Amino acid sequence: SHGWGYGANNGPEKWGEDFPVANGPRQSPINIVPKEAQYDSTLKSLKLKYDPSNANGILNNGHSFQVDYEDDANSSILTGGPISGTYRLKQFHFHWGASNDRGSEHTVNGIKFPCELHLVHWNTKYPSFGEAASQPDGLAVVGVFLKIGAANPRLQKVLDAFDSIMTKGKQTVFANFDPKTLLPGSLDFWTYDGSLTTPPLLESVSWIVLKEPISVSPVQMARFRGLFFTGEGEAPCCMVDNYRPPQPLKGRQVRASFK
Ligand SMILES: NS(=O)(=O)c1c(F)cccc1F
Ligand SMILES: [Zn+2]
Repeated sequence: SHGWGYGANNGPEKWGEDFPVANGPRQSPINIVPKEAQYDSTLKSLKLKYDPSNANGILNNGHSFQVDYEDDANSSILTGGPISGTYRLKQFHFHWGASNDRGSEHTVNGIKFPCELHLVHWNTKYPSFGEAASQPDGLAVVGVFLKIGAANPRLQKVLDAFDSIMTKGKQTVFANFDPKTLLPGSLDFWTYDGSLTTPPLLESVSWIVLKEPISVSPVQMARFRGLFFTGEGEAPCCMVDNYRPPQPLKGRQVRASFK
């Protein structure tokens, strides 16, 4: 049977057939309307403490590519912001478009960015990522928009690994990388209760979307689009447009950490 993906026959409009939560009350992503976000002075500042040596490998999983982190200790963690307790970094990955006019999952006033970075963390009150992913307060994902501009030197090491992970299932060592270097200068954020943006679409994510984007050049974006959804030896299908469009807000509140 064909698994989920981003094509006409297995894409976001079809996910509800296998994953009915796709039409649930707290689905992600959403369109963020800054003027409708409520400033919340009780939100703490985001605290991200990452140990570069926790970086393990980089993998093409057939939907995106992800950099996986060692998560058997509290050495790469997220605290503060809207969350209570300590959340461990599990992986980061990206979503992007076939052209620079689309690719992000969250949008701001209906504006799509060409790419969006997700740093996925799980609540250490649960024994594992898998356990946490099924809990309403199990995950916290930091989303960062990428906008077209000057080449971003911080992305270079990630881009340089692409030749080793061109097709689905390929992975390679990826050591000594601090994802903090991918963050913008300001940690101002919007936050709301949501879900995974890929199947199984579990409604377990506290979303923390940074207001300030980081830059990516057209040449760098073209390199993302050189990856393949498909495995070696299959008819090649470029890894592009691997984003879910915004979902209904269904009465949820979006809070802002800034005025
Ligand atoms: N896109 S997302 O950040 O919601 C996400 C996760 F959090 C976890 C696994 C896959 C995935 F895609
Ligand atoms: Zn994601």
